[in-house]
Amino acid sequence: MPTSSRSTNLYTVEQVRRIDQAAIREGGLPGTELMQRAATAAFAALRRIWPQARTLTVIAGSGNNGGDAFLLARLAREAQWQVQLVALGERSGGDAAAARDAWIREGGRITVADMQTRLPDADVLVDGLFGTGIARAPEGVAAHLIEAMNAFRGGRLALDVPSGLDADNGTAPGPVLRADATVSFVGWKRGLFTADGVDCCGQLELDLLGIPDPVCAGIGPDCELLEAGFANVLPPRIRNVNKGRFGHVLIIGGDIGMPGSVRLAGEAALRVGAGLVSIATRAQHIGAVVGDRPELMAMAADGPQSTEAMLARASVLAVGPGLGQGAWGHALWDKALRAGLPLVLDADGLNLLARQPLPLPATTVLTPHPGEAARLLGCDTAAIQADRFAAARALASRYACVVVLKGAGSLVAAADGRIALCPFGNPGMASAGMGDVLTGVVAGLLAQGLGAWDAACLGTLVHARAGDRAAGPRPRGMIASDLFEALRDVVNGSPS
Ligand SMILES: NC(=O)C1=CN([C@@H]2O[C@H](COP(=O)(O)OP(=O)(O)OC[C@H]3O[C@@H](n4cnc5c(N)ncnc54)[C@H](O)[C@@H]3O)[C@@H](O)[C@H]2O)[C@@H](O)CC1
Ligand SMILES: [K+]
Repeated sequence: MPTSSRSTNLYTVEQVRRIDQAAIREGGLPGTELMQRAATAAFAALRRIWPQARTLTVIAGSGNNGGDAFLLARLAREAQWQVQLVALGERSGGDAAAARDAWIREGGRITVADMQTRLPDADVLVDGLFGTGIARAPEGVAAHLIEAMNAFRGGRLALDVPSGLDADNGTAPGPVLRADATVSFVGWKRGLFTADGVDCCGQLELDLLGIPDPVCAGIGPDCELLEAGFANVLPPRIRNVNKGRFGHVLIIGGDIGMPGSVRLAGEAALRVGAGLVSIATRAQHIGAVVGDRPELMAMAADGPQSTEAMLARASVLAVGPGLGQGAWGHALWDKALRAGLPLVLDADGLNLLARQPLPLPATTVLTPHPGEAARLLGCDTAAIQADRFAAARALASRYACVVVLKGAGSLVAAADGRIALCPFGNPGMASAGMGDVLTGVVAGLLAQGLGAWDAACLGTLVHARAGDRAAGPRPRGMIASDLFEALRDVVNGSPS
């Protein structure tokens, strides 16, 4: 589903380094020229974002990220801005040394930071402490500087990467800058878009530094961004159709006390265009499921025969919402997995798979949150979050299916190593039933004929975009049902 372009490519830090080196070696662009371009791009972005600003506090580390900062400081001084520069350490290495020397040669002053350093007030602060070269959690003076930057009262612009963030995985093992804006260079680093990365970058801009596409050929990308435009990939409907054309989703779950989960998944499947949706649940839940949504069908899953009759009518299964892990849930789960129909597996459907790894149908999408992913991989949640990309790939490969690893910056991974990242969604979606809605959305798209990869990518995107629409500026207190109208808008490509 994603289409490759440099603005939607996500790279590992290693891949960006290889592009830098190729630009220097084959592209005829010396490192100093790249640094100058980075500083120029960042200063232009700064002026665009803070048009009234005239005073600057610049923080420079000892690597090339600091080099970018020294050159930006020069540009600002040349433009008659008042600039104060605070550096970590007495020296800079490589190309950054020349940038530091040029700053000093032209009369620029440097305050070398210590544990007592207080950052001078200014309209905007520029963070050039650490970029992609951060090697460990910041401690001592470096940690003190990051905390001081976070307490700074003006705007905060990060160069390339907010200092303290691991740009590969989006993790922050120590203090990390919370920027208002980040201008990234050469290519998007994948960690800016997932885990802690999504809270640290603020407004994101990318500058390719004029490195031509052929220089990047054959280097990555590692991953692709799902774009808003992908929401329009479902073909427009012809008029001469009937509901049978759009599939029959069977949602299986809703053990005692949990009728809401299947009700939510069922309506979500209808709202993205599934032709028919049935719910197999506990007999006592039927009234609750169809009570205010009579378009759903609901049947008691109370024995092997009734289950088989329901499976025979379905074209896609969604198994797991509220299923429980008791004998009732396990028997249904076992029958459903052996039916071989296109399948979405979520919640207790995943927990049962972790206990008993049955082979999965050829078209299967797993939708774990990090806790479920940890159970499926036999590790802990922290290990999943430490490298979400590796975890998503490992799951897709181990279970030979497509995986949606949920959480900020949801990832979609296929068994061949392909991976896509969804940059949409909001913290209002961290609430009960949102996962059930995603399950229903993906099942509803499978029912309309999309393959596992396309349904997982489009489903993740549509779910997140609907969440953003429904939340508007009020994410707190949003509930899963609030997404239904928005799902219908997004899946029809209605402008927001
Ligand atoms: N030619 C290039 O390679 C280009 C590099 N660019 C910039 O260069 C950056 C990468 O530069 P570098 O690889 O020099 O790395 P950084 O500048 O990100 O940081 C590396 C420096 O910080 C030190 N360091 C790492 N972790 C530390 C910690 N926890 N505590 C204290 N010190 C620590 C290292 O010893 C090294 O001196 C990019 O993010 C980008 O901003 C841009 O100028 C574009 C061109
Ligand atoms: K930085």
